[in-house]
Amino acid sequence: MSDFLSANLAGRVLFAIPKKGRLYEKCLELLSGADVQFTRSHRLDVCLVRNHNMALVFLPAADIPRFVGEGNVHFGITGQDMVAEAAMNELVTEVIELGFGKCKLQVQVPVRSGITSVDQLAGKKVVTSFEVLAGRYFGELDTRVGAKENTVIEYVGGSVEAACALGLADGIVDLVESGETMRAAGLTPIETLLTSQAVLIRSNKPVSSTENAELIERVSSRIAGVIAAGKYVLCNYNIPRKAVDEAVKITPGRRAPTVSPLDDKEWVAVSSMVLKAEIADVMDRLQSAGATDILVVALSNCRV
Ligand SMILES: Nc1ncnc2c1ncn2[C@@H]1O[C@H](COP(=O)(O)OP(=O)(O)OP(=O)(O)O)[C@@H](O)[C@H]1O
Ligand SMILES: O=P(O)(O)OC[C@H]1O[C@H](OP(=O)(O)OP(=O)(O)O)[C@H](O)[C@@H]1O
Ligand SMILES: [Mg+2]
Repeated sequence: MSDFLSANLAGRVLFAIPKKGRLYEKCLELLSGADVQFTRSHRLDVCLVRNHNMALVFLPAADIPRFVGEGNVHFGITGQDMVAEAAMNELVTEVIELGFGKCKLQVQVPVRSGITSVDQLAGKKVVTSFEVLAGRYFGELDTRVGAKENTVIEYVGGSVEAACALGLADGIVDLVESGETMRAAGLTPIETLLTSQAVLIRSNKPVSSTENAELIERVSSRIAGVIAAGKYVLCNYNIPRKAVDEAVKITPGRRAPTVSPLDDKEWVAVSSMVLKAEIADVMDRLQSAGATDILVVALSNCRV
């Protein structure tokens, strides 16, 4: 690290971001939505934030839970799977589920192996990048089925799905999202160890100054706002006053909908936040209830 950087890091809040891979682009979007301004110099994994007393530390997603848990950085973004694999659940607090990087950690076997239950893998060989979680899972399984020999867990850093085809393993434990990689390798899932998504985590170690604790809070709540803005839309409509009670049940909002009078005494205008995933159904129901001029507005940011 340059002398300039190390001299300027002192006293700053440190925020860990995955340096590449699946979560990277989404993290940059979040930082931009939270107005965390920085310029990442080529190949440099630490950079100062221009508009806050903060620095970003770009790290492998797998290392972030330990850095946060041990208090080397104050907070960070990584996968729930990484927190569990690093056995850091007790040392970090999950602040926000971020809704991306969704996947499952599954035990997979070759379709042609005829294996249908994990019990059949006891005493055999399993290849994975999740040696802690897989080790714990198969350790318990070996005990439960009284396996003569322990299941062998072997670590590989990536391309785990190739292991069975190469004759290196009887089964694997790896992440599945669309299932495309698994199917292409002729594998099928027989058990799910956990489901995961990206999360904002913070260290359970105390923060040295009130200013820094406040900054962590502020940036976290900005990120929560960006995430909420992606989940919700604003739904505005007009409805006859006599039907407003029914309409309000359809769009209860987060706290309560805003109901405003219109020039026409028989009618009111309603404005309410609605989950994006439910908006089509909500619009159908509002229309049946007599609502007109139903407008749905995307949110670019919000604070909830
Ligand atoms: N296919 C996927 N779909 C959704 N989320 C995923 C997927 N693969 C991984 N993730 C999530 O992203 C996190 C980081 O995985 P990623 O693959 O980006 O890291 P990596 O394997 O260290 O990097 P790379 O694959 O570039 O070598 C995982 O811990 C998991 O939470
Ligand atoms: O179900 P899918 O949508 O196919 O995604 C699953 C794949 O994604 C991840 O691999 P990645 O691309 O990160 O490569 P890696 O194995 O080198 O980490 C994961 O390890 C699986 O291989
Ligand atoms: Mg990967």
